[in-house]
Amino acid sequence: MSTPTKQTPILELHELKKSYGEAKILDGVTFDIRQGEFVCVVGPSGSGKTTLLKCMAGLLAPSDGSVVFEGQQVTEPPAKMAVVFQDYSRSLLPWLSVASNVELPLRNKVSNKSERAATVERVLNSVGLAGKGKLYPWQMSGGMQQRAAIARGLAYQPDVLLMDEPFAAVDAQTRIELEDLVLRVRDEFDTTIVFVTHDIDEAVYLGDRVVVLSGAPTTVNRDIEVNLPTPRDQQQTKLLHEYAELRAEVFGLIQSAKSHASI
Ligand SMILES: Nc1ncnc2c1ncn2[C@@H]1O[C@H](COP(=O)(O)OP(=O)(O)OP(=O)(O)O)[C@@H](O)[C@H]1O
Repeated sequence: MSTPTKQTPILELHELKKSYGEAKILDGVTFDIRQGEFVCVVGPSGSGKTTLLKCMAGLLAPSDGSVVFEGQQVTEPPAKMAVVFQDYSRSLLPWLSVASNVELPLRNKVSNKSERAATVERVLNSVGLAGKGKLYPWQMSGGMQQRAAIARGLAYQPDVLLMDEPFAAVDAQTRIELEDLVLRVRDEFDTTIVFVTHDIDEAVYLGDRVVVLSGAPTTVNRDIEVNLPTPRDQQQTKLLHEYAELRAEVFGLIQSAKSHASI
């Protein structure tokens, strides 16, 4: 078997379609995600970004087309994929400490307790929650809870981390910190990330690529390579002329998609 390279698609969407009753939402979405890429997905409200992510995660069956992950068609949530949702308050179990929340998905996977504890400690350190494992979610700020949810996803050691508007519910300063955190953990864990957002600045700042969806019935409107220098920097990157151009391009595409959407 050949060794996967950075060019190997890890996730492939082929003509993905999804309708809810009569409402056609996804209407043939096709794109690949390569190993190690950070791909942001943007589109007008209601274009089916969450629907698309749920289909990728095996949480929702497409009406037609397919999702292929590491060469296998996705028909249920794959073990090597993790999902982080926007609503951290519902994704962590309030009766468990943060360390126990992070450890939970490992219980069936790693039988050795001290190995599990070491993984929990490592991921909590990586997301800036060193020493906070004994706290309960309700004793933490929103930003800290979302860090814990990210740590839980990482503890799984996923090959792909899917994130659905993960920072939409936190304040602007925390959002900036979490954006840089997610770039850092992507490098540290060498994880492929698919990041759904409605925020154009966030998509261009974070992404190696930005996939812009049309309005429903939805297809891929444009697939844009982001060749901004790395590591990204919240101030320097956003001052670049190329950043402003990309931002304007994505903004224009979304505005025009909004005006053509039929739903
Ligand atoms: N389970 C469902 N049953 C029926 N309709 C649904 C269901 N889930 C989503 N929809 C509809 O499908 C469309 C796409 O929803 P989805 O949440 O995927 O879009 P989105 O692009 O993520 O939206 P937003 O940007 O507002 O978060 C919307 O019109 C929504 O009302």
